[in-house]
Amino acid sequence: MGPLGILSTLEQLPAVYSPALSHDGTKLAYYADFTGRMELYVADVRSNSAPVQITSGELPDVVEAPLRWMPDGAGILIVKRLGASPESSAWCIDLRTREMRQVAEEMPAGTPGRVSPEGRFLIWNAALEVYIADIESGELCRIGQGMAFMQASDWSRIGGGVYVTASDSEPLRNRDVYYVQLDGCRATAMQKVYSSGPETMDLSGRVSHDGRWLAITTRRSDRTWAVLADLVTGSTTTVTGGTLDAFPLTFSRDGSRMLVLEESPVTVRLAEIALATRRRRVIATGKGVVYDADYTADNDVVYVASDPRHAPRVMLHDSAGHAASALVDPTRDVPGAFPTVATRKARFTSENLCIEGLLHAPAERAGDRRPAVVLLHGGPSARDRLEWNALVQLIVGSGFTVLQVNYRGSAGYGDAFEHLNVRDVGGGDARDVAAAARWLQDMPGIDGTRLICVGGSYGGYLVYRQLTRYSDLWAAGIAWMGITDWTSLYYETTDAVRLYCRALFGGGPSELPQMYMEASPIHDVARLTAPILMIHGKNDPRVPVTQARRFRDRLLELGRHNVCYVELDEGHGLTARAARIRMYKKIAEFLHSLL
Ligand SMILES: CSCC[C@H](NC=O)C(=O)N[C@@H](C)C(=O)O
Repeated sequence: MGPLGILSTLEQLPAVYSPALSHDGTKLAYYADFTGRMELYVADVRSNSAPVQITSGELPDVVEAPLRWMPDGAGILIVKRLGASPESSAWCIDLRTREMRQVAEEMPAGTPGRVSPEGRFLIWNAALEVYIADIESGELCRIGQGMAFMQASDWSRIGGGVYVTASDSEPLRNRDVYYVQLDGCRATAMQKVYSSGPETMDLSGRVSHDGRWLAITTRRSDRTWAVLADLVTGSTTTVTGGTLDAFPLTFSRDGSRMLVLEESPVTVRLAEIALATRRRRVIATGKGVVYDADYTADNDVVYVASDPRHAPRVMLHDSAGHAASALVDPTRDVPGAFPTVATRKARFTSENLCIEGLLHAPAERAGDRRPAVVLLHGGPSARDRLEWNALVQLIVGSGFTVLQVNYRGSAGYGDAFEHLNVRDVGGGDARDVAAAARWLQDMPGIDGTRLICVGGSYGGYLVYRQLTRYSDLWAAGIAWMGITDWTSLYYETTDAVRLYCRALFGGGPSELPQMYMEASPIHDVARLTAPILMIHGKNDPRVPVTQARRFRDRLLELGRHNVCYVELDEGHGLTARAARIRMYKKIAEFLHSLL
């Protein structure tokens, strides 16, 4: 199938968001746009019967926050954004009558947490602030003023308070777990529950159904562990070991077992730990990425996973039969197929570093020398993993080999690797991308004269960097939401990204003007001669559209006619399906023009 076929398949591929089991583990709720609109669905997990559509057009088109079950299973809390404002309102849908009742309004930008066991209060996690909303009166109380509260994770089953992650130091490097006692939605007292030491990350998680255990994620000595706090005795124990980073998720209903995610740099798998013996069992979820999991009423496991060939699916793992079946599979009813992407890990050397990537190849044709795309993630501390990527499908389906590169600065390879880009923005990381291009040039079956550099956000920045500083390597480039000028970005972006820039550069542009200038492709724009497709969101608060407009204007002043420029009615992420498809179409057309 060519790019047009893949585009139409992508256009029809339903999106499924925020699957969540009811508190008693019998029902699965999720958002999906099977009908072309985003609606809420509920399915019975035991019978695996057809899901019931609960809403009919009442939801916003773009889901901005996960849904939450009311503890009695009679209702579901959903969040709506108020127009263009960052504020939200929370609504409860009665599953029997389908009535929607507003339960809280004018909540600051944030994410809903769990509803309290008796169904009266809702945790609301905003940036560095935690609120408790009274669902009956609509009152909203901020808890923990004077400290940076990162998030509240769950409710005590015994004391009526919440467990939170908080930081008592700047710049938030040390995080500990606290218990906050509540009277209604107001905090009355607070005590530290767990700290593994100074400058460590201890993050509060779920409470077991019987209220005895609290799951804690601890990051220290470059590793992530699952810790179990006994809320009755106050003791804590580390329950994971081995070589993989482990993230505790949730407890079985009888409190005897716990699910953990085990991460390698490019995969995430699911394991179960017997709490009494600490015996660990890996649940066969396939080679890909598991995002979330929970126990059903029958102690089977529902999990969400994807791999390069399958978009995220909700799967049911039958613990007795050790077999998995799909509860929700967006690809199941989509006519046509995606190209069979043969994916393998790739490793190459850049200076003294071993850089890992993922190589996706189209079907081979004898005597064929294929063009290739180097596809770059953002962050910069994100990473590419063995998971579903619609763009990879599109580009491979267009006849290109794709190499994703976890350049220095990517997460998953240890703290030292992740910080190698500090005070070296566009330095070593850009050399890693150039090394990736040279590695591809030496590969049999690749046409080294037709390499295209593609990426978004920080990945878009690296595209601009490559086309200006390593122009001999590239036949073309595609950048979306990319940074072209770090100095103006610093003054025009959000507070959070400004802080991030300070950490990345080691200060602001007034202290380090040369470093900010050196890192900015706008000052090298004259070196760019290859065809380029620039895409940017008009409403991007993180990397404002002026970054793209100024760069395009300079290219046009220089008489470059091979600039294709597109603005989307979007922010930093591509949340609306229509915008995503429009971007994919532009990319497919551009790539086709290079063949
Ligand atoms: C310093 S790059 C700013 C944009 C970036 N997005 C994509 O790469 C970003 O928001 N990065 C950080 C702050 C993040 O991903 O959280």
